[in-house]
Amino acid sequence: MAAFSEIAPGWWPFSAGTTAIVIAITIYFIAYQLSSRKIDPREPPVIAPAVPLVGHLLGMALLGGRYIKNLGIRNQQLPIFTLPVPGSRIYVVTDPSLAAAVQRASRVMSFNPIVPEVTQRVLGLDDATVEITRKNVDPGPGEERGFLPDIQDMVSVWLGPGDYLGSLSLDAATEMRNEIAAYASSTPVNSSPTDLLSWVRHLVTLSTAKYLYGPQNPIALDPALECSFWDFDHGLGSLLMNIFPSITAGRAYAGREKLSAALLAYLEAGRHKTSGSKIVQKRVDIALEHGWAMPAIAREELSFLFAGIVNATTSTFWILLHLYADPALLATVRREIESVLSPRSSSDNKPGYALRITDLRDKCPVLVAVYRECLRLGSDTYSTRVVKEDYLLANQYFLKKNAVIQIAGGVIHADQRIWGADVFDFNPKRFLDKTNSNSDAEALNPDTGSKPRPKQGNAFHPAAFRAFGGGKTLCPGRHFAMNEILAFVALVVLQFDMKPARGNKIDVPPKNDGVLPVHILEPVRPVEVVISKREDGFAGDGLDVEFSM
Ligand code: HEM
Repeated sequence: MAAFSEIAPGWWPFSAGTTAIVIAITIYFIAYQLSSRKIDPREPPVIAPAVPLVGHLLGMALLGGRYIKNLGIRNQQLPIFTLPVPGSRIYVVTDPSLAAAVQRASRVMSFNPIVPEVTQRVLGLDDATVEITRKNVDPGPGEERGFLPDIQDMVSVWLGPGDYLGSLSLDAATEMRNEIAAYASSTPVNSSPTDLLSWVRHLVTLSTAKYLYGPQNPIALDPALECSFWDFDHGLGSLLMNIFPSITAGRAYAGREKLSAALLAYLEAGRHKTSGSKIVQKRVDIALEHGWAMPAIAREELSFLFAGIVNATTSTFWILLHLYADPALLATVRREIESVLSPRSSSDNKPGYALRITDLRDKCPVLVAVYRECLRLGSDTYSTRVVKEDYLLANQYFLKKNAVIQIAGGVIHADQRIWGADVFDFNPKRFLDKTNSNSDAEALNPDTGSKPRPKQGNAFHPAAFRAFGGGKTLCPGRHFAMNEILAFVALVVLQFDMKPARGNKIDVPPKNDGVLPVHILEPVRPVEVVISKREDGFAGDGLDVEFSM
């Protein structure tokens, strides 16, 4: 300041301190104006960051997915808005019709150009593999196809409706039945408090690893890898930042490296060929055809294991939690499931049952409504794409080449205009057709008055339910996920009771939306319950259910 006073001319009336403040305010004002400027008059309304230039990036780094979600909720009158970031823009879409328009324009807005960079950071892929991944990511008809479109198309077709979906769903349900039976036979009645999410995690992780990679999968051979897997999952955001990941994302990095090494040993021993699922075998073949080396394929398989486990785990957790927190709802869902369970004669005279997984989907409307409501409430997912050329979205909004566009699932799922005034409450009835019943209990009860029916037709805009993303990046595992999750929930609610570990009501905490929403969000605090075998009906050392489709 002294130096400034010396050079200040005699006519300047202000002190050095005042002058510095005036300069700072002027710079802030100019930077703020620059930040709020539109590149083109038709660009979506700009929301300037409170800290010019870098404010939005800081907000995202500090508040995770909650930052953009809160901006979207505060500005819900804007169907799309622009967040200026250094050197680029992020366009945020909060309206289902515009989301559908983005999804339709897949030629100009695509996720694939970002995939090589993202997977390199998250999976630790080497440069040579990333070069392969960059090739022909979005081929037009008749053009040469790269690794990404080949593997995406295969996974979509194989997990789409058809024989393979049926057989993989049966494998998954059978593995889940076996894992749950193993738990039931090892658990004393009135056992100690259990963290519900950890319990579901354990069962889903073991069974998914088995139905995808066979009995000799890495986690079955080394159970400590289960913990490595969840370390990897919980540090994904830090791995994505990629700032000295071995230090800043230490546990996730270590977990990833241990799992990749174990998957490499699995592949090199050829265990995928002898006992892995057909879809895993096909994935490995496609990667080999495109010139991938085995260590990179092992890392890529970690991403498939991840896709298979994480969303199924957290959504199953929320479904069980909401059911056990509401005894009347639980009773209704149990009745629905029991109505599609048929007795089966078994050779050893033990009572056995047959269960068609499709009956859970088609004949248990309240169970399905609970499933969908838990996905809506738990999912703040963003569908992200890069704008490949200057484009006028819906003939109205100018989007700049190389900008990023995100469909904000968390904002759309929190929109009262779509879901009603109780948008933040758990209300599965919103996924059921209105009945002529008077009370909530009646509306959800198949034994009273008119039966609950799944909502028909276009009750909500098709792009408003965002848990599985949409358009070209719509989750290819969605049919399979529904089959396995409903089967898992059916097995649990038929066999077990759950009581709160403390107090007399099971607590349903809010979701933790302060992280990068890469999957259905976890609760802000653990939920402890006491799990016991049901005293009526279906208890025993493992329910003997044979599944069919
Ligand atoms: C309730 C369970 C699930 C939910 C909520 C879910 C949700 C999602 C979402 C939001 C995406 C990204 C969509 C986008 O970017 O727009 C996705 C991608 C994906 N999901 Fe799922 N998923 C579930 C279960 C599964 C399962 C069980 C599998 C496989 C066994 C699976 C396989 C995949 C794959 C392979 C992708 C990447 C697709 C690509 O890159 O083209 N998902 N999922």
